[in-house]
Amino acid sequence: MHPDVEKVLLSTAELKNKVTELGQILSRDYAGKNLLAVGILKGAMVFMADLIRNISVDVQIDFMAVSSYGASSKSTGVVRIMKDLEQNIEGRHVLIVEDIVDTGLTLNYLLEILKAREPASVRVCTLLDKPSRREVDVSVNYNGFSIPDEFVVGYGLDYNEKYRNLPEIYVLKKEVYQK
Ligand SMILES: O=P(O)(O)OC[C@H]1O[C@H](OP(=O)(O)OP(=O)(O)O)[C@H](O)[C@@H]1O
Ligand code: HPA
Ligand SMILES: [Mg+2]
Repeated sequence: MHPDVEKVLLSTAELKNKVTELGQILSRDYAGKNLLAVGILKGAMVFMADLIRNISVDVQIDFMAVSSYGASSKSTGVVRIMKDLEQNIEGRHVLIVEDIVDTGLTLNYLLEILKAREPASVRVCTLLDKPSRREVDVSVNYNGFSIPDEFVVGYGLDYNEKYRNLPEIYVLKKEVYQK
């Protein structure tokens, strides 16, 4: 285990099983529909890569990047589009793919701007949810795991751009971010 992590929260086996299950549910729910999965960079890229390989219906992918946290584990509430979609989503069935919903600020903003573009539907699939930290009420349609209020890294999730490459999801040691 990496020396900066305290413990494994979700193992590779648990992640794999959940991603398989989510893929099956999405394949059923989007049967006969033209699905566009929108991964939110950078955290969601590992989850997105695994998730789409478990979706058996036709799915196109695109990505957005928004900045909300910067180099801190606390939200500033400031969300800015750094990279937008490459296509018009009017009439499309859009699925936002996130690694984690924490305060909900990022997702709330994304939902607002994507809904304004008049897609046929917009839903949200997140691997992790930290409901105790919510600051705005956002609806999550598909959730992998509800987790306690601890800072987690790995499987795409970072602290200061580190640890995204770790294969499982871990609780980061407090001394790493409380200085
Ligand atoms: O619910 P919130 O409090 O808004 O937090 C969740 C968001 O924060 C993280 O992204 P971050 O801004 O760290 O970018 P990253 O994906 O590049 O790490 C995470 O990937 C979500 O997008
Ligand atoms: O626990 C977390 N880990 C990584 N990124 C995050 N963004 C919001 N919460 C988290
Ligand atoms: Mg981050």
